[in-house]
Amino acid sequence: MNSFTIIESKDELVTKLKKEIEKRAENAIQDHGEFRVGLSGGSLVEYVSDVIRSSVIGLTNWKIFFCDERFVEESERNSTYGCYKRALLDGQTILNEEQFIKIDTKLSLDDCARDYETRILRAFNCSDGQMPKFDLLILGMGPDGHTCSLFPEHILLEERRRLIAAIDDSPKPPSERITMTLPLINNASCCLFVITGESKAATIEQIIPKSADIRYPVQLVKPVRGDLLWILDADAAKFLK
Ligand SMILES: O=C1O[C@H](COP(=O)(O)O)[C@@H](O)[C@H](O)[C@H]1O
Repeated sequence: MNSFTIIESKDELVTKLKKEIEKRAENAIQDHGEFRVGLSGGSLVEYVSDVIRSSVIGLTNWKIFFCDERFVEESERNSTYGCYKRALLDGQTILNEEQFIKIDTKLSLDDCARDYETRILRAFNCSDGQMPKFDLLILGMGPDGHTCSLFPEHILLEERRRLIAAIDDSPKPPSERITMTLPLINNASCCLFVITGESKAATIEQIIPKSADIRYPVQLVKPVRGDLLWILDADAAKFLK
């Protein structure tokens, strides 16, 4: 299923996002006992945190991963885990730290990527060669069309073997990051883009409706056996007819 929604206000966005997350969480918990969700950073942290704080379904059965992460200490402003931690842990919700599968920044960048891949495989109880299938990946997009830490014209867009990779030349600071790669992303049951703000409007105009011309990493997100959903706010959608 592919779907596309334009919303008018932040409240409407949080309501729509909550509905979608709860539907996926309920189905996943019924099917395999837990909800495995990948979160992105940047502007999404606020919306996703609002949803989680609003007594969302089945929270004790969630396992939370990161679609990408900045290679910085969690106390730093730029750390995606750090942002969610400050918004959701320490008694603010019933979530606990063990539910987050996060990177280890004490390792070198490359070891950290390998270690994160191993942590994910372990969390999914994957046997040799088995690919984890996320119930939901919540993805953002930068004005340059990047998603996760997959940037335009970057060699990582061609990665076919690794599920998680390190990047040390991110054009958007910080330069060192860890990211899911396209094979892992496209194996998810659902990829949900949440895109807000005027700075994204020109890129959105070029990719929706579906364009044959592939210029942006977001266009390479095509779940093989899963759904692709888009939630845009009116600013991001302002050039769409
Ligand atoms: O650097 C990143 O950017 C993208 C987009 O962020 P936004 O603030 O423009 O919404 C984000 O999805 C990604 O997780 C993050 O690391």
